[in-house]
Amino acid sequence: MTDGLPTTYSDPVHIAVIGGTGLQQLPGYVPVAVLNPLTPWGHASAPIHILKHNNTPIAFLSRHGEHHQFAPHEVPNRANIAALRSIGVRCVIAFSAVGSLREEIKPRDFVVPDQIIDRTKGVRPFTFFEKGVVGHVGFADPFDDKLAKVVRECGHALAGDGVVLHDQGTVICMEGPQFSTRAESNMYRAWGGSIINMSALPESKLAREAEISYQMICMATDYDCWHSSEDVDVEMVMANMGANGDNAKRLVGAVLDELSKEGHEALVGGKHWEGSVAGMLKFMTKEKGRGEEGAKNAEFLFPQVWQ
Ligand SMILES: CSC[C@H]1O[C@H](OP(=O)(O)O)[C@H](O)[C@@H]1O
Ligand SMILES: Nc1ncnc2[nH]cnc12
Repeated sequence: MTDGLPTTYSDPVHIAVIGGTGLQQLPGYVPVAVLNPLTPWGHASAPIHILKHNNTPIAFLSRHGEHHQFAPHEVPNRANIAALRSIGVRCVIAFSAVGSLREEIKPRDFVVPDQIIDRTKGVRPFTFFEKGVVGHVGFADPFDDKLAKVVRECGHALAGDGVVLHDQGTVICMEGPQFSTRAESNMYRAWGGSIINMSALPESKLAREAEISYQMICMATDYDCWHSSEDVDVEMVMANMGANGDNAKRLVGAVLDELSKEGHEALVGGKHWEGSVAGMLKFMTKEKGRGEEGAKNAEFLFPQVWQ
């Protein structure tokens, strides 16, 4: 037992929310269990809280840990995604605090991005497939369009509550943990970047490798440094996140409301990704060349993969 709650949950949990900076919990939900599965990549960044929403179980995971102790490059992304998959998750709504690279994306606005530019530096483990198991997944559209549609509709329905939501955007995922220089910030604008964070990658790549439907919801917490002579700082990010936290929770709540309705079972069950990766793994590396450790790791994600 953790906090007096059961540490097992017998039913599969299909939907998860990954909370980012300023969204370390989802208050107002009834927790029914706390899970901490061990994966081949270690434990997730925090115990996974199972919450009940309209009778649908939802998993909540705090990306930077319960106390925000993991820097962006230290987040155990493989353990996070593998742990979620192991409890049944096939659909992830990932929340992120971002800097704005566009005048029209104002601090406290929400963005449902549709593209990513990778500016991480290769220091984060970025794939499940290695050690004698080779796998290549398509990543042309890094987010899930079907899930994005639901998020966009929910966001627009909250316009009366002061939720401003931009339907598209390219997120620049930088390494950090330091913020950008002004030259970099201007370069990202010239590249067509809309917003910037430090966590879209490899989280979204790993979700794709794990056949999980994944959409990030971003909230602008600042104009990145291209905008003024002022520097971005953490106080600014946290202040805007705090001030607009209610809207963030309202938006997440509306998305969960919608996803837990009848008619979305195939989407939240990730049916449109099912078999896409496991099938490819099986024929990619021939059995003779398959590494024992890599094969066992892949089996953790896809238990029947080699049968
Ligand atoms: C505290 S500012 C930088 C930090 O905020 C964002 O976190 P998250 O994406 O988890 O909400 C950004 O990606 C950086 O990690
Ligand atoms: N300006 C910024 N750059 C990178 N990550 C951020 N997260 C929030 N604001 C950010």
